[in-house]
Amino acid sequence: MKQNTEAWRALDAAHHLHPFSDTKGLNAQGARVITRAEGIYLWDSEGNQIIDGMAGLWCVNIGYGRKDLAEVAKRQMEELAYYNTFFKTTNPQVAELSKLLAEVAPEGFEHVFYTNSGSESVDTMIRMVRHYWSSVGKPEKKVLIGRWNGYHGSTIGGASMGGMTYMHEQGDLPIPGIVHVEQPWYYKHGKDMTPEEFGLAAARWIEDKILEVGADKVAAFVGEPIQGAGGVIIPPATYWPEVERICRKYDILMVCDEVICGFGRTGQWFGHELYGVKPDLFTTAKGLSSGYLPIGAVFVGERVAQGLIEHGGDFNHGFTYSGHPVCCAVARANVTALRDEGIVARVREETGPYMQAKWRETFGQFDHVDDVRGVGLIQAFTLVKDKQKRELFDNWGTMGLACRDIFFRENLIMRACGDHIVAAPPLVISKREIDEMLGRAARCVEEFERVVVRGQPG
Ligand SMILES: Cc1ncc(COP(=O)(O)O)c(CNc2cccc(C(=O)O)c2)c1O
Repeated sequence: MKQNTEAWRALDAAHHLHPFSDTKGLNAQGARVITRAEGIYLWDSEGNQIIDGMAGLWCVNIGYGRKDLAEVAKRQMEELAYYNTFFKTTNPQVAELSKLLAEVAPEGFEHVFYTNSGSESVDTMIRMVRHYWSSVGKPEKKVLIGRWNGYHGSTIGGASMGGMTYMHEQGDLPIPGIVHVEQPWYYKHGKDMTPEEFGLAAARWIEDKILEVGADKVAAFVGEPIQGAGGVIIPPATYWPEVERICRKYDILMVCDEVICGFGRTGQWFGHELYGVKPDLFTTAKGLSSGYLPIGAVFVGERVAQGLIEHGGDFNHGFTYSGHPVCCAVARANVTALRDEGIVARVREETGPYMQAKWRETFGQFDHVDDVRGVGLIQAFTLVKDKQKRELFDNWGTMGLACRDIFFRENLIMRACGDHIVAAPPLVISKREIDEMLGRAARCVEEFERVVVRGQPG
């Protein structure tokens, strides 16, 4: 099926509605046709080699082109392409994957529930948490607390749990019983507090909300260890331990959404481990299979698992593909490789520290870049109007997109989340590739400042 760019673009424009896209605007310029990938690189239908600084959508942790994962999928598909896990059946792959996940999870997480995506993991968590409280005799504990600018997916539940107001406006969200508090964005809200003081203050916004709603009505607090799609908002070290203390004080379940932070992104297996806290449940997807096949999983801690097993009866929830044998086989091979090839350990001990040092050295030098930050292989900086005054640009997001478009033209993928510029490359990136990526990015930011900010000739 040899086609060319124009032919594919025409078919795409005629028949494909893209996610999170203004299809009319996209069709006017034409989509970029990505045809193959290897390691950290993509190639498009014009033969351009592209550095994928975003690992797809924060998900291709193992890197592209792993023939071993393709082989696992092929063999499993030939043996058992599908069977469900409803009605008293299981399959060897989902059983073996569940054991493996219990091994890589922190102590106390022996049970997982399978989904097809991060959004479905979040929806599953919402229903599971409410069913848990009902099962243990507290059905009135239904309200879930999230954060403004948190991202938890695009389903009705996930988009409601998230705090992206531009998503709430489409579909009359959030659904009842989901409320939000301000995010722990020190650069904007820290004022004259130290990071440590701000972390405590931001956690106490949750306590204020609990008291406003009534602790006897609150089921859980839900948050990403580090907010990803919100622009890599890294809370001060004091934030999560204080959140945990508050949740325990009022008997509120604490849920971490690890869809981005999970499976080695921060150098820990799971992002909450950075902060030394223990959630009651955590949601995952993305790095679970490195995006090779769609699969998500909710890790359920002892307290909720035992509550559901002992008192929950039938949990009337699940998906046709929950525990899909081919998706589970690939996830197993992926997680085994992340562990046995030492990929997570190398992020923690070698490439993560290297990236963080180079990232700060590269972007700290620019006049309109501030709050240069990151941990492991998730990092960001914020485009600012005036660094000294810590003043952001007007029309939040306009400068971010202008800068992102320069990266894209120069065959480098990095994300603009508002005026935050973020990167999350495959975890297999080498030090040489980090140098290549940051060298290209620095030239783009230099052009952004010269042409877009100062209006000098290109
Ligand atoms: C923390 C978190 N929770 C849930 C989801 C939803 O996962 P699914 O997409 O698999 O349903 C996500 C997804 N995060 C996500 C998805 C798509 C794009 C971007 C971006 O930053 O542009 C981020 C996420 O980051």
